[in-house]
Amino acid sequence: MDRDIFKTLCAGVVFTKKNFTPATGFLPKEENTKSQPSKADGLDKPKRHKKKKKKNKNAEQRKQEFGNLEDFEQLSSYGVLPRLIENIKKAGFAEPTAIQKEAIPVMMDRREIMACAPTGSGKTAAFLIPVLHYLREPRNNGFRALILAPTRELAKQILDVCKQLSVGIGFRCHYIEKASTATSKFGPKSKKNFDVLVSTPNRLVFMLNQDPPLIDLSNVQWLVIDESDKLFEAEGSQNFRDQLATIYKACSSDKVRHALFSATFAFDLQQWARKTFHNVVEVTVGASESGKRLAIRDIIRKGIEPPVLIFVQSKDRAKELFSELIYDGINVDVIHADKTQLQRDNTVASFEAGHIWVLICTELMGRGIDFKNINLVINYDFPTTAVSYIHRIGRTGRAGRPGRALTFFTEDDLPNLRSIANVMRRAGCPVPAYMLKLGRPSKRERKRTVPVKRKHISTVRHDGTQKSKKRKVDQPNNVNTGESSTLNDKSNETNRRGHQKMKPKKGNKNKKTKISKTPVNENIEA
Ligand SMILES: Nc1ncnc2c1ncn2[C@@H]1O[C@H](COP(=O)(O)OP(=O)(O)OP(=O)(O)O)[C@@H](O)[C@H]1O
Repeated sequence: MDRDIFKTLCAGVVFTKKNFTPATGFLPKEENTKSQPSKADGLDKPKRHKKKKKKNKNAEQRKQEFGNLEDFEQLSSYGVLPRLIENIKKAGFAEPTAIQKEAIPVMMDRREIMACAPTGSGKTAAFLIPVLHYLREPRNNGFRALILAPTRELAKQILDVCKQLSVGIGFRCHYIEKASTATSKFGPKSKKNFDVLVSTPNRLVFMLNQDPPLIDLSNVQWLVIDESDKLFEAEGSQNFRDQLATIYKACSSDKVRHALFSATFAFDLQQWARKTFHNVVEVTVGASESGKRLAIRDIIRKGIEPPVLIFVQSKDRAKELFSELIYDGINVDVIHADKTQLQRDNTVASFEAGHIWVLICTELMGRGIDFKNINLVINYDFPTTAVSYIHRIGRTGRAGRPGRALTFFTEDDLPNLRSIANVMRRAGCPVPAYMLKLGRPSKRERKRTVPVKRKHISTVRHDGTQKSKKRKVDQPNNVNTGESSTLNDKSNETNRRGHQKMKPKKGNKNKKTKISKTPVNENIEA
């Protein structure tokens, strides 16, 4: 395969973590909380804490302390206004996402929070609902909630959700477009008839740094920092620290509480929050299946350029995903082995003709789809070998055209991630350093991640007779492609045909073991 095309193919990996045991880490920082640390000094380099021998509270204990929000109706038991609950429902939120289940009760309790959940998991509503509940009603006391976001686009998105949830309650939610107009609108001499401010740090800091400051934040009671990881990345850690110090200082009310939301937390950010926030509650929600669903919906919501091919691991997974996406207003279809050849042909023809935008398929079925203009391949389920990965992403970027591939992975896929990272690296793609640091999968891990299936094994006896019996072998769920032979990645233990290597049984040299001649395809669930 052409190196440049391959490079294009490999670009883009979506990261998701596995095991949706909601809320893993809960850690109230210090039980005997000292007075709140000085705000300016809290933003210096975090001092190392002496390790306290204190058990992290597990999800169960945390649940006992704060409870989980199992459905939005339950919000009425917190005294949430019926109108706010109605607005939540009108926004199409039928039930809380995992991070909402965890974070809302904590914030309802006015506890400071550091919440980590994957992208697209509903973090915005997770902080807006308790913040708006706390504000209760519009007041003319100036901004009482400040939400920081890394980009204008994100800030505006948050503003939109905030306005949507405020319908009929009347909160005045604002975004600073221009510092000059903002001064007369929100400055100390204004009527202070506003409630929520969503902003990027730059503009806000500019206004705060004027003498006298052009905006008054002394009545802010919730300071939320959304996408804090991106803020640190985008602005440069030190720069953002300084900006945050200015904002933090300006939010001088005794009542102010802080919330940090992010998809990932860098170590020093985490340390800083632990040191600076008051008795902070940490909530981490990993993503698994529901994370994948949210992520794919998020991709669709942000706009896709058809045709898009989505690979899943089995026909059941294909059916499942199809039933999830069919109601999302996109032209989606699925091909799997339970469909007749005629149905499959019709589906592929419709896909080719552009009537179907998104086609879900298993790898095996995907082989029948060989046209040149697929724009995006999504590996919804992680390919179990590098060969399989190459085969799948090879559906896009064909015949010299550009293409993109996105691969979702969960914690369970980590053992195989290193192989994929190697493929990307060899193709000249930038690969995150941590991926390359991942160890090679142990034998046990390889076994765990490659689905096991019963196959016919023929054992040829020394006397020439043949005994056929069923034995568990690793499912050879990869397929040979022309491209794969250049890779020679031994870590996958596949031979040149893409079959899992079989080793003869130890201690019986007289017996030769071989895989029966049954074509691989017939044994793979398609
Ligand atoms: N409870 C819910 N039920 C259904 N959809 C929801 C729910 N909460 C949020 N959503 C929707 O999920 C999508 C992603 O939500 P949101 O933007 O808040 O995620 P996020 O975690 O902040 O993602 P990012 O990190 O990319 O900003 C949005 O379209 C939002 O409307």
